[in-house]
Amino acid sequence: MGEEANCNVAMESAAPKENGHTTGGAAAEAKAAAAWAEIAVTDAAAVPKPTPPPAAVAVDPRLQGISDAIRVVPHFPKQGIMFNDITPLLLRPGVFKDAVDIFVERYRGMAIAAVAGIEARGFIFGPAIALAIGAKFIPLRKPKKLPGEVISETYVLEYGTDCLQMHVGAIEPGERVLIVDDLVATGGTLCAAIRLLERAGADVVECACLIGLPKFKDFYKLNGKPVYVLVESREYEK
Ligand SMILES: O=P(O)(O)OC[C@H]1O[C@H](OP(=O)(O)OP(=O)(O)O)[C@H](O)[C@@H]1O
Ligand SMILES: Nc1ncnc2[nH]cnc12
Repeated sequence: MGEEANCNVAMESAAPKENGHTTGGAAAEAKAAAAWAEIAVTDAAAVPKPTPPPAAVAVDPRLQGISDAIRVVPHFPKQGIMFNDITPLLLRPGVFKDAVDIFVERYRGMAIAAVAGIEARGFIFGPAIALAIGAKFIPLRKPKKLPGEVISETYVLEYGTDCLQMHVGAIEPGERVLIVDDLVATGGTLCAAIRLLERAGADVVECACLIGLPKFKDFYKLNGKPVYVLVESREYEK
């Protein structure tokens, strides 16, 4: 599997920032269209500029509730990081369900054999999506958690470095896989997950995250795989 690639980010549209997160909702109509971003990331030495959005697309009213339920905590876990906390969303079952449902609506019927969730927060959303679309769930874990034979990938985070591991044999060559996490910042974690799965022969269809940090989107390094994001993060405390 490959080198990390620079990428081209092509969002479906820009969206309004009412409470900080970029979301849909009724107010979206005036300013922008899509509450979610489908971000196509290409391998690229010669990366074209992002293409302008096509015509406005329909806005999903559930996205405003999802955005509202995410808390931004300044300077956690260290100075300068605006931490996007999904735990308030988890306390609201209707909103939690909305988030899962949106992903399920997108991925149902796409012949996805496996959902790979990234530890830890990908474990919150991944299994629910997997069960709903009839796929198996594969945990991609931090080091020294899995008891069997593993393959590993290291990566760089917004605030440190880390490593992901997967059990050998969890995926069959050629199986279509969706990767799920709560948030994409630099894309380093997703990139490591893609590399890990592709080394095992998986066909990675897409990465799905609740939240995207817009300040990084021009720098995603995701080996040509698309990332589907429900809301963009705000950069200030609500
Ligand atoms: O796009 P990136 O820059 O790679 O960052 C995104 C990753 O960072 C967070 O996890 P974290 O590593 O903090 O681990 P945790 O879920 O175990 O807290 C988040 O849940 C993503 O997995
Ligand atoms: N700003 C952020 N909030 C929550 N999780 C993160 N992972 C990387 N950056 C993050």
